[in-house]
This record gives sequence, structure tokens and C-alpha cells, in this order.
Amino acid sequence: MNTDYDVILRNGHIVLPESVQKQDIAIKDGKFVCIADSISGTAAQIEDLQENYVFPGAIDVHVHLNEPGRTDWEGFTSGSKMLAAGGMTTFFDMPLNGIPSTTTLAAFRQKNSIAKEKSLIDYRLWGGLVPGNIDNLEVLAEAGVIGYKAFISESGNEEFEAADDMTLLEGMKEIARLGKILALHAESKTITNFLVSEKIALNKRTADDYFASRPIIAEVEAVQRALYYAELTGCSLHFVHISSARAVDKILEAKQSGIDVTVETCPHYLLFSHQDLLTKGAVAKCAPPLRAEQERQKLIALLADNKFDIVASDHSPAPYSLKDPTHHDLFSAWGGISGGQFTLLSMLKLAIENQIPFYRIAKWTASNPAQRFNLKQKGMIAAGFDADFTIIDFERKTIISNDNYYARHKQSIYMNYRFPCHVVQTFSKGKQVYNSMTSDAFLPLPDTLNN
Ligand SMILES: NC(=O)N[C@H]1NC(=O)NC1=O
Ligand SMILES: [Zn+2]
Ligand SMILES: [Zn+2]
Repeated sequence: MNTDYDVILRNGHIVLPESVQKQDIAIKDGKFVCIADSISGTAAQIEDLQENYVFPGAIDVHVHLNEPGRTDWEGFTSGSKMLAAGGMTTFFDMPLNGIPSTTTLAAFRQKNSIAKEKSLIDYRLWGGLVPGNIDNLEVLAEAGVIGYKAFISESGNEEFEAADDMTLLEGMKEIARLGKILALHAESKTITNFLVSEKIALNKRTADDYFASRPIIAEVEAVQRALYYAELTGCSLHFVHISSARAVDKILEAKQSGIDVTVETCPHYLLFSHQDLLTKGAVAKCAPPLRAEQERQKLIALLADNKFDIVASDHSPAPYSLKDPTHHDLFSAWGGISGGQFTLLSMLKLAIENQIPFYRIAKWTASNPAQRFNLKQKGMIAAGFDADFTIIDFERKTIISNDNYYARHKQSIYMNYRFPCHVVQTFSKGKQVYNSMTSDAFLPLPDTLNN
């Protein structure tokens, strides 16, 4: 059939870069081609959105899908479905938790071929910066890594070694030369190892002990040191999962002085606190740890004040045995929050509770990630951009259960959590990849999706 467009969406509230407008959207060949008050013309599919909201597909810059090597923990099939069900249309996979780590060209190629075959949505891969692999950074850039990730503390994963100061300095110099971005897990290895070994020596392994072993000061020290190194080397930085107001202050100060730096936080630092580790156990263990309630309130205030650049999930799942809630040794449990499906829903809950405009949520989840990492066709509902979007119904709530959480392992801090809205459909490059109304919610994609 010869039509003007592939899809026309009518009667939706469209989340545009600076406002929300009641407009129609037309899509052709996987791109938005027209956003206007009223679009006439023919289309193969015309949908009445019935006052639902259309958000740009979220770009999750921070997920661990663990394939190859630990596919039983997650994997590209289950992980990308879970993300699509939450309104994500692109994700960046971290270089660790799979085996091998993405620190060599061979590992990049291996993971990329698996992801290309299996992912339901678009993706990019992070490379790793670890001691001894600086000579690999250039070929990884040529192969297409989105940037590099390094740990300043131990990673919790023996296949991915923390970067010592010399590795950081040499790596930053090289990454600056390559014009790329270094993402940092910023906690001081010296401070955390010192405090952890004190606890372990006394066999103190409770939730409070774990919390005390990774204080805010460990984050602030690592952030400050990395900012000095960035000043010295000219390297662009992205701080992942920042969990304290003091660390944000340091980053904002550096930004004002001209350092090229961005700051990410995760929904779990905004929705949960140390109290959840005390009551729910290992499902609430992450690093940095969930903070005290008053710190959570400070982070929400910073968010409302538009101080974060990006919100990402840090989805880091593990099998049940490593997150067993009856197991009281919080040091040996896996550190990582399973919740990659809930970044956009979490932000919408926070938006409603704190009077944050929806277009700003779209900045933190879509347009800022796209701009920071140079995805030129993505992150906005605008003519010429990839038709990546998700439809949200604010008349319908979502209660998280085994049936509507699509991660491979269901145990999660979000189990039974209530969100004030519902993801109805997700489209990636103009094709529906998720529809909560159909029994088989995920739809097959053309082979071209990740080309
Ligand atoms: N290895 C890994 O996934 N680590 C992540 N988990 C977490 O809680 N913080 C992290 O950096
Ligand atoms: Zn981390
Ligand atoms: Zn992570």
C-alpha cells in the first residue's frame, strides 16, 4: 500500500524538548517526519492515543547485561525486553560482569555480535579501562565503543580490576587524545578497603556495617581526585551513580571552572534509603550504598533544581542465591540493583511528587544522554530523529510483580512497588517493540534494527 506515512499518532500529549504539546506525530521509514497540530494524509497505521503521553524513548547509559559469560544472570534477550517494557529504546552496556570484560578488541567483537543478534532495541557498548590495557583504547574507539568505564574502588567482579592512580592518569591522557569520555565509578579504594577489612576482621557483616564501610567521604574523595586528574589531562568525565550532595557540589564546582564533566544518579538513590537495606536485605545492596533518608531528600532537591545531567538505572542483576534475603552477611551478597525497567517510571513518580516538568524528565533520560554521547539521531521527538518513543498512561497505575517485571531474575527492590502511571507501548525506530495490551507483549523486529 502506498501511503504518505507509515504511522500517524493522534490525540497524544507530546513531550517536546522544552514543553508538552497536544499534537499529532507522523512517522516514515523509522523517523519522525512531522509533529504538528493536525496531520492529514494516509498511513498504514493510525492510532488514537486517547490523551496518553508520548515521551522520547529513554536512553539508559548504564546497564550490566552480563553476556557473554554470565548470561544466566541476565543477557541481551531478557535485558533488552525488560528495558523496552519500561520505555527504554537504547542502552549502553557496561564492560564488566560478563566474561570476558570488554577491555580488548576481541571481547568487544564477541559481545557486539551477540548483542546485534539478540537485542530488541538499539544499544552501544562501553569499553573498559583497567590496569595494563591502555594500548587497547584506540582500537576500541575505532571499533565503536561509546566511551570507557573505570572503577576507582574494587568492582566486585574479579575479572575487572580497579584502576590505580597511574592507570587513571595515563588512561585519561589517552582518552583525551581519542576525544572520548571516561565514565567513573567513584569511591575510594583505599578508604573502602580500609573500612571493609576492619569490619571483616571483627566479623561485623550486617546491613549497618556494610553501610558504614562505604561512607560519603569515600565518594567525595574519589570524585575530587578524578576531577584534579581531568584538569591535568583534559579528559572528559562522566560520573556514574553519584549518591551524595557533597559529591554533586564538587562536580558542579568543577563544571563551572570549565572541566568537561557530567553527573548521573540512579532512581534507587532517589526512591530508597538505607532503611530499605535494613528491612529488605540483599536486594537493596548496591555500591555506593543507599544513603540515609536525609541524604535522599538532598538528592531529590538537587534533582528538582536540575543539577543532574543524566539518570540511568545501573541495572546490575544477579541470581537469587547471591541476593538471598535470608542471608545476613551483607558483605558476601552481590552488590547491584535489579531495576532497569523502572528508570522512566521512577522519574515520572518523582516528577509528579515534586512538581518537576515532564520535558525535564525527557532531558535527563533521553536528550542529555544523546547529546553527551553524540547520538545525533536520538533523544528527541523532532522531525528527522529516530522514531524512538514510549506511550505513557497516567490514568493507570503499575504495581510491580513477577508477571510484569521482565528481567531474568525477579527478585528486586522494586517488587510490589507502585508507580502512578503505566507504559502502554514502546516503539524503536518506528516499530512497536512492546505493547502491554497484547498477550505476547514483545514483537519481532526486522533484522535491520541495529545496523
Ligand atoms: N559490578 C557491578 O555491577 N557493580 C555495580 N553494582 C553496584 O551496586 N554498583 C556498581 O558499580
Ligand atoms: Zn559502579
Ligand atoms: Zn554499574
